[in-house]
Amino acid sequence: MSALMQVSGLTRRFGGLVAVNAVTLDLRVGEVHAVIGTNGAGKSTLINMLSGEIAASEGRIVLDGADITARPQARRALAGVGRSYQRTTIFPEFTVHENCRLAAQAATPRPWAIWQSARACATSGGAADAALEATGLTALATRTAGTLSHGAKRQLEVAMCLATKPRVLLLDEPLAGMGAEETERMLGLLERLKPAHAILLVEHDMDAVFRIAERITVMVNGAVIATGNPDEIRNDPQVRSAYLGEEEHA
Ligand SMILES: Nc1ncnc2c1ncn2[C@@H]1O[C@H](COP(=O)(O)OP(=O)(O)OP(=O)(O)O)[C@@H](O)[C@H]1O
Repeated sequence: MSALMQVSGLTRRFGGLVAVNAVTLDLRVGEVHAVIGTNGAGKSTLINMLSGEIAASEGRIVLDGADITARPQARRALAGVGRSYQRTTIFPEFTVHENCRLAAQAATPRPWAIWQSARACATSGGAADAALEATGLTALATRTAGTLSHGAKRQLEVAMCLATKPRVLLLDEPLAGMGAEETERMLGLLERLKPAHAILLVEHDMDAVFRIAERITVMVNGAVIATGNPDEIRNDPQVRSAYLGEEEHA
């Protein structure tokens, strides 16, 4: 199957610092492609370039055959690129369902169609329902988002991302701060989302990464030092010395 998103030679400089250095990778529907690396390796900068939050200094991002490198974030979102953040970005005073509905509305702004607001509301309400169903949050739909557990908040963030109907999911540390049970729930969710999405996962939880990812890209100082399936990465001598260090994942 051909890649839904193809990234080639993607580079970002901040002054004299090369935060991301000529990164090339593919995202395919049905696969979780994890990007791992030590703090400051350039993972968030890479996600920010893919989502359109920051511009690339060099390189190309192709989505479904179309070059989207120069497209602003809103147009990428419309084209099917969704992301979640490291920090919780929910509106704590709104309900779980309202958070999803707002995310859906923000993804399809129609400022000229004020008279269609009821219909737009029905459309975004439906997208919110579907996102809650997919993430297993339906039973919490009327809960005030701020009262959710940490794990449920992170699930809600993924639901908000899904409400925008993305084909590519860019997930920035979705397991951060989670306990064992919450981690299992999130991994179950990612497994369910896999068949219909191309997923890029930036994550520090190595056990989770090696369990869920079909492919893993390892970054050091902005550059890719290895890409492969979990077995290849586990056994790559360069990866073991540069990144996995003393940790054994055999
Ligand atoms: N806006 C910015 N201006 C200047 N330097 C930046 C900026 N954003 C990131 N950097 C630098 O780019 C490098 C890569 O940072 P980035 O946040 O992408 O790494 P990371 O792999 O996501 O790290 P972490 O795992 O800690 O989140 C770091 O040296 C960082 O200090």
